[in-house]
Amino acid sequence: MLIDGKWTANWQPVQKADEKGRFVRQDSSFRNWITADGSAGPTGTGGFKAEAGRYRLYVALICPWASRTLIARKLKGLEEIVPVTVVNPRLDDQGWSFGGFPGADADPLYGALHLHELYTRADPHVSGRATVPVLWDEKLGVMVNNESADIVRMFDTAFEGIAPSEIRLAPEDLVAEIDSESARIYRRYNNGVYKAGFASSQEAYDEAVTELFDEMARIEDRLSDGRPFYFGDRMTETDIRIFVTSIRFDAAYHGLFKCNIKRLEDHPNLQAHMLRLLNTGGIAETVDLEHIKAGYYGIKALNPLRIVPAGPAALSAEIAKAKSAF
Ligand SMILES: N[C@@H](CCC(=O)N[C@@H](CS)C(=O)NCC(=O)O)C(=O)O
Repeated sequence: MLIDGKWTANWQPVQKADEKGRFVRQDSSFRNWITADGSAGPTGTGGFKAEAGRYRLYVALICPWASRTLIARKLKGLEEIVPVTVVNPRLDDQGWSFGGFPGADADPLYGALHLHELYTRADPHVSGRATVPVLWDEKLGVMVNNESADIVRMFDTAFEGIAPSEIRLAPEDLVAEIDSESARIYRRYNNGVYKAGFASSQEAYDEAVTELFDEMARIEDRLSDGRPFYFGDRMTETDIRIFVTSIRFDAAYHGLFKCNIKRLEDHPNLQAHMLRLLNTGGIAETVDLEHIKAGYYGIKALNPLRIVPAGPAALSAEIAKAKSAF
């Protein structure tokens, strides 16, 4: 991680733990918003007007948080407007790096070797982890935002004047409910798998895995009335939030993170929901199972020899099918 702008050697892939060994994820530190007219958004400062080609999104395809920004970019038709750079899937001793792994890119802006160089370029005294996603302003050479929830929201609204879209990921009439559901789903599902995987005590693991499977049972039950999406007929942010964890579940969390009470496949409604999104609007193109598996099984603290498992074959086949159908 970075301390006062310097990369420190005592880097650990596992973020903070509390006194009981529970995994604690760091809060994001750059919170400016791109808006249609450049006015300030809900947090941070103004000056970031929506313009085609001005902003670049840095992502890791292993990362569920980065993936949801990629999905929002895709569904909102922003591929030509916000270019993307993909880092290598494995975190090494200097964090995320550029280029080398199939499907990963070199840094096109500064030839950086590691993502942390962008953080220190943005703020020479920055402290904290150099996380993805990063939304970068190429015109001013600054980091706009590194919080995926904000990025998804600004992609939903800021570019409507430039690239009008049919879909609204957080419609006005649902936004309050989306926010309260998101907080719960983040805590118990998206971050729940990490709390199980990175627990550093049996007690913390037991607590996390129980909460996780309770939450999966709850979502499974909610979808049991046949609704296609979490809130009914409309696909929203909440569905994307669920999808990014579901698509990784049997490939990474079930094995590596010890989330093995059941598989996703054993939840028919959650599985159908995952496949529905996989086959919607080109979402499959944002999914790369090789990056996901190399990234998770490359976490040395959990898998020192970094051996990547072969399966699950059925999931690979579904992803390939969805990609070729689009
Ligand atoms: N709050 C952030 C969390 C992002 C995050 O934790 N990303 C992880 C990958 S999934 C990361 O970059 N970790 C690098 C590290 O911890 O050094 C968001 O949602 O955007």
